[in-house]
Amino acid sequence: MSSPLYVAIDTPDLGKAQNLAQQVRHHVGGLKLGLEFFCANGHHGVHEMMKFGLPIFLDLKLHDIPNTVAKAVQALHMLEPAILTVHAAGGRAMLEDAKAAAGIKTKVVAVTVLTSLDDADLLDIGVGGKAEDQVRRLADLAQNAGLDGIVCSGEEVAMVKKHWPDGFFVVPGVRPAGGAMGDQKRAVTPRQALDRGASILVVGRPISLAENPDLAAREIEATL
Ligand SMILES: O=C(O)c1cc(=O)[nH]c(=O)n1[C@@H]1O[C@H](COP(=O)(O)O)[C@@H](O)[C@H]1O
Repeated sequence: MSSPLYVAIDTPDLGKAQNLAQQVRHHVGGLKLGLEFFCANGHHGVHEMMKFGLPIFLDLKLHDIPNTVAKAVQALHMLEPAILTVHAAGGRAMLEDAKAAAGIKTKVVAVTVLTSLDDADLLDIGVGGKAEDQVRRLADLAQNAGLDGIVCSGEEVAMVKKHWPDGFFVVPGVRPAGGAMGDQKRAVTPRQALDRGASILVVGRPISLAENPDLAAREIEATL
């Protein structure tokens, strides 16, 4: 079985991205490429990263009107990413159209509440109540829209999985015990995230900023 650990390759520099992937390729289950990478390197960069033979998670967090998102998803068809993100807050029609526009090889997952936000941040953007209530609401929306799964923190994944047993759950904001939180606010350890029902874990800086990224990935893998 392939590792549930996906490494977030957050850099605009293709050479650095290739170097990181080369170091960790035997200890991760996939490569997550995000906005930083895609804005700088586009389709060409993704094709280069596909050469490592690992599944590609294209994390573009699309969020616009349904027509625009559907056309953007269509424009990504040739890349056939294993996983693609959209924002659940785009609403039901946007989610349905994104799913319909994706190729059958791509799991479309909806970002619920970013792991960098806590209850106070949600209040600032007009969402009262707790992060977990908002995650539950958006998870229901994504499920009803026919998506494959959601992105949420390890604090909510068990609760969501109870209502969506066959959902695909991406958990970022994962930190080894005692690791630096950075801008993450709702973080759990890799082991906790898996025990609570994560399908895959996304880990960036704890690996990419480590003196020895390969060792860092192996140490995380050993806890799983
Ligand atoms: O969709 C994501 O992957 C994502 C959603 C979320 O709520 N929080 C979150 O941190 N992420 C991504 O997960 C990665 C986390 O990176 P680190 O905090 O460095 O481990 C980054 O690439 C984020 O873009």
